[in-house]
Parts: sequence; C-alpha cells; structure tokens
Amino acid sequence: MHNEMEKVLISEEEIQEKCKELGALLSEEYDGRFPLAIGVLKGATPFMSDLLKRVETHLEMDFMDVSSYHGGMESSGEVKIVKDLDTKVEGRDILIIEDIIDSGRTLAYLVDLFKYRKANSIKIVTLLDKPTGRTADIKADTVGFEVPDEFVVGYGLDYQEKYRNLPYVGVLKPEVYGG
Ligand SMILES: O=P(O)(O)OC[C@H]1O[C@H](OP(=O)(O)OP(=O)(O)O)[C@H](O)[C@@H]1O
Ligand code: HPA
Ligand SMILES: [Mg+2]
Repeated sequence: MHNEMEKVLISEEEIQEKCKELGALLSEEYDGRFPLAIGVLKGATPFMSDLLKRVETHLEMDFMDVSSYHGGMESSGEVKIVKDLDTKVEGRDILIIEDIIDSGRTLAYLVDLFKYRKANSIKIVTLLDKPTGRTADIKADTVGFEVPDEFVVGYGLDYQEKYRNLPYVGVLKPEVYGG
C-alpha cells in the first residue's frame, strides 16, 4: 500500500500533534457544556477517534452518512442521506467533525439540515481544507491543515474505498488511477 503513494503530505506525527492542539482548543470552547459531536461517515472516523480522545469535557457522539462522491474523485453534486442521526438535534450544541472540506457541498447540506432541526449552535472542525475546490459558501471554524488542489488519500480519505487505513495523508502515484 505504501509503495502506491507518490508523496506524504501530512505525517502521522503531524496529525497526532494537531489532534492534541485542536482537542485542547475544543476543551476550552465546550468547557462545562455537553456538545453533540457528529462524525460524517466514513471519512471522518479516524480523525474523530483521535481528536475526541483529546477533548476533556463530556460529549455525546453520533454519526451521519451523507455520501456524494460514491468512491470516485468528483463530487456528484447531489448529497444523499445514507444514515441519519439517532439523536435529536433541537437545542444542542453541534460539533460537526469532517476529514476534508472540498467543494463544501456535504457541509453546506449538513449545516442547513441542523439549522432546520433547530440546533442551538453549529461548529465545524475539519482535519483538511482544500479551498481551491470550493463551490458552496462554507467555512470551517477550526481547520487542521490546508491541502493543495490535489486528490488526497489516507487517514479516512479514500480512493475507491481504499487507503482509509493509512495513518498519514498523501497523494497517490498517477498509475494507481490507471487501473
Ligand atoms: O466538500 P465536499 O466536496 O462535499 O467533499 C468532502 C466530503 O467528501 C468525502 O466524503 P464522501 O462523500 O466521499 O464519503 P466518505 O466519507 O464515505 O468517503 C469527505 O469525507 C467529505 O465528507
Ligand atoms: O481530495 C479528496 N480525497 C478523498 N476524498 C475526497 N472527498 C473530497 N475531496 C477528496
Ligand atoms: Mg470519500
């Protein structure tokens, strides 16, 4: 698997350091509150797991699956709910956890949905931000790293459902996309 990578953009150590840093920030922000942390399946799961271990306040976890890429490299433009929350959003302080904001469509959809469901507050934390990909008007409150205009994989991010289990974020060799 590692020999299919052209380059590593963000190392395992850098990611773990960032989780500590962002975890400390969120610990302050949510001190004394009981936020509902929502992981966006499937990509956000490694980041959610490592980040929330560093948050020192009570919180509730839930998951939502809204897919628009269908394993490929281009957003289909249409966001579809695959799995909804088990938890009521009304009156809650929502912390959406994402692996990447690219076009912004996934998050624009979720923010609208949670507003409609009468959340008390909505914040977004994302490991990666790819500002060059943006078509929807959406900005994260907290960003781990900015990435260039390249398709990235690893640490939750997939290409055709593979590479999510890499402990780092990188770019694949061009020949991997060939077959
Ligand atoms: O800003 P956008 O252009 O909407 O792209 C970002 C979203 O796309 C990817 O998820 P995907 O829909 O591929 O599902 P996955 O997490 O299961 O891979 C990624 O994990 C984000 O959720
Ligand atoms: O660069 C990316 N890599 C993997 N999945 C993605 N979903 C949106 N952008 C990306
Ligand atoms: Mg994906």
